[in-house]
Amino acid sequence: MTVKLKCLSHTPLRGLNDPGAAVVAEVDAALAKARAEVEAFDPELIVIFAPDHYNGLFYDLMPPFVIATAAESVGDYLTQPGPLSVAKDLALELTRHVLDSDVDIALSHRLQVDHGCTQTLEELTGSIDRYPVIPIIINSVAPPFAPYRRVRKLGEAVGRFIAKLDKRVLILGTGGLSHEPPVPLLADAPEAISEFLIAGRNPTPEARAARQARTIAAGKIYGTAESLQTPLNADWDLAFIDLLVQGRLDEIDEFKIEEISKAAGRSAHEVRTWVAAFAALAATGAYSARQDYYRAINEWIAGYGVVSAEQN
Ligand SMILES: O=C(O)CCC(=O)/C=C/C=C(\O)C(=O)O
Ligand SMILES: [Fe+2]
Repeated sequence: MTVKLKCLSHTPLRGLNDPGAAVVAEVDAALAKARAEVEAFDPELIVIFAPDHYNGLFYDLMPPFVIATAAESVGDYLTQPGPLSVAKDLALELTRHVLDSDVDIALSHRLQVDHGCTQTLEELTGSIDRYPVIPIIINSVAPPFAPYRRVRKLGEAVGRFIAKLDKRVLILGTGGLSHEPPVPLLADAPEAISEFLIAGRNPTPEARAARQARTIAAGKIYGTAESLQTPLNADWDLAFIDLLVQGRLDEIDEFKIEEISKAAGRSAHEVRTWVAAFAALAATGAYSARQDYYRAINEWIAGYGVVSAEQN
């Protein structure tokens, strides 16, 4: 087994509310480098930890963690629609392994995934179906959340499974860092919003366009006095990246959900995917990591980072 890791932010607003050309070029260069590294590694399997933003998972049955044996991209926010190349049998084997490791996880034989999963796949591999993949969705957007220590345990269980495979495996984490897009909350939601959050699967094109328009409008004022959303927090982001790079993963068990929401925004919990990814890598052996890129980008509502790691 050979394992490499990449964790990066995603943004619904790429191509819809871009920052200046210089920043876009800087991010494009960071992604091109990451993509070239993936191409050279030529993974035989990708394990991707990703969030969902009320496209595949709703409060009619909201699992903390899900492994998919089949997944279809909904194609939101300019991402590619259609099926992913899910490694079905391995995904099922992984599910058994995780359950046997005393971590409860849900299983889906037909999961819809959104830009939170597919944007990173496209950016790093050129498409959503280039390599065999196992999608693992970690609830990062729909409270209540499993504690961070539990996310680390999930990652460790997945890592022990990867360690037994005779394959080149790329572990991906996608989301974060600090940010707060206008994702509605169930608590105190008006009837129409709560109905959507509970059972809003397969929205009409008009409903999807309205969602996207709201996010674009939020991006236009994010980081200004006009915005009601928690702003980006570069200090928090860089401290979190340092913790991962320095291998201080045990400190994550003490992370407090409410404190993170206040300091870095409600969607900063997407870093749970990075936590699981690093815990998985660490379970395969000692690692070296580096920060490839970081910039707080208000137009994209994203503390935007790219981090790489590999076994020593
Ligand atoms: O219904 C919607 O589209 C709500 C907005 C939304 O899903 C935004 C997602 C934002 C991110 O993925 C992000 O900033 O990480
Ligand atoms: Fe997201």
